[in-house]
Amino acid sequence: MSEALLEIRDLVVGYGHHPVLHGIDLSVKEGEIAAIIGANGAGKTTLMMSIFGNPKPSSGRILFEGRDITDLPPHEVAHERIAQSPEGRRIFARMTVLENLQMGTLIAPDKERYEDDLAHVFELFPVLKTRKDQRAGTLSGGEQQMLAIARALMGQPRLLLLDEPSLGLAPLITRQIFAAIKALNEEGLTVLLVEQNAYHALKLASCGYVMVNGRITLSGSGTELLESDEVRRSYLEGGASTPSADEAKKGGKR
Ligand SMILES: Nc1ncnc2c1ncn2[C@@H]1O[C@H](COP(=O)(O)OP(=O)(O)OP(=O)(O)O)[C@@H](O)[C@H]1O
Repeated sequence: MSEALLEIRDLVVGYGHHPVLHGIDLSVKEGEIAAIIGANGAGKTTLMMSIFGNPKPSSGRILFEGRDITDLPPHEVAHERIAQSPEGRRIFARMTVLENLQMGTLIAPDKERYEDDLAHVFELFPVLKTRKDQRAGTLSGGEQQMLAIARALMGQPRLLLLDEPSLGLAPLITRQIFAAIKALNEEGLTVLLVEQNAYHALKLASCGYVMVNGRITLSGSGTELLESDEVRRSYLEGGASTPSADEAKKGGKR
């Protein structure tokens, strides 16, 4: 029996005959935020998607609360109370904000909690309440990201998978999104976060993994990774992940 909520063991995944992940081991403990950082094409999205069975791993195991979920179809993974906010958000553009949120409740185990859950996501992202009758496709990128996270939360997940929540967002919106993730985690939600924005992700995470070409090359606490030479050299110096001058002056506090 494992103490991890999510445990991935020696996972090999590819597309057709093209291998992408070459034996990934990682675990996410209940109540923590774990972050996977890595460059474009490292395989981060593939890992997130393979947790939902698409693409299917060719070997290795995925355990959730010690149960083997490797071969479950995507809807059954969702019923395990694993929710995702995928890369690109994939909101329903023609539906309103409220209808998108209602779609998220389909897998919620406790339907009686609907009003409370709705109030909770509106408290977390007040702009969604203001825009609840607006078509989701007309929201800004940041608002769409908030909606994607809120929709995932409406399913009452125990584990939230977030793929690049800061992608394409302005620094201020990125900070709001990361503050919301922190607040959710403080309420007890376990989060697995994939990010190119290494600085923000590792500041937030209790545990981090560096992925290079489909392999985990380094792991440790968020602080350890932020201080490691490999992370500083490859993911922090001069790149998009570097904190702004203001943040650096404030010692990186959000
Ligand atoms: N549907 C697919 N069919 C074939 N190859 C794919 C597919 N999706 C991704 N790949 C390939 O798998 C590799 C890993 O891609 P993946 O999207 O998982 O990386 P990533 O780390 O999430 O990068 P990014 O941050 O750019 O999304 C890349 O070489 C990519 O071209």
